[in-house]
Amino acid sequence: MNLKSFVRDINDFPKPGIVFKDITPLFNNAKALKTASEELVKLVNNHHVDKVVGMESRGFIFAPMLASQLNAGFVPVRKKGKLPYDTIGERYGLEYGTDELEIHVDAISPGERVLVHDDVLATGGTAAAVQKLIEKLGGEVVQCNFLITLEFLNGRDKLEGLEVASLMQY
Ligand SMILES: O=P(O)(O)OC[C@H]1O[C@H](OP(=O)(O)OP(=O)(O)O)[C@H](O)[C@@H]1O
Ligand SMILES: Nc1ncnc2[nH]cnc12
Repeated sequence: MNLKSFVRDINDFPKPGIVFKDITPLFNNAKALKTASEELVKLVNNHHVDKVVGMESRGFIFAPMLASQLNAGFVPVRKKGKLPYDTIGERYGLEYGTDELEIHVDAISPGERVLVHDDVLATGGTAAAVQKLIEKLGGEVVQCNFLITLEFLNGRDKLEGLEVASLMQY
């Protein structure tokens, strides 16, 4: 199945000059949704995973499914001010702005093996910030797992030494 046929380009969203990869057609199609879910699980290979971290908000769509399939827990990383318990935070820049992400202080225990999942790797700012949060809590990132990597934005350079896997590359 050609999953790329379910991704559409939206010009000048959310800001002029950005070509936004809209993945809602992939979610909308039952077969594409199932195929993408199965293929994302296969990408993880033989890694043992204790926790799957998903980033708000599009990372939340597949991360809990991955966690369930891998017999791991799910950890939400959210934008500043949204998590109710004690948090640590990290400011970061992304393709079209800056923001701050937070994680609960007790979400990951030292030594836990963590899979990071998000829909898109663009400049890598978001994923690098999440790596920092996980490592501050003593976790080890075993793979950064994406639906899409925008290779021309060189996001992999910000994730040096980490395994990066994706279903679709542009
Ligand atoms: O590699 P980067 O340049 O950091 O960009 C990638 C991030 O940008 C998007 O999130 P966004 O902050 O737009 O949030 P959303 O998921 O709530 O739309 C996307 O879902 C990734 O998290
Ligand atoms: N071009 C893009 N399309 C979709 N999500 C993104 N996140 C950052 N850049 C993006």
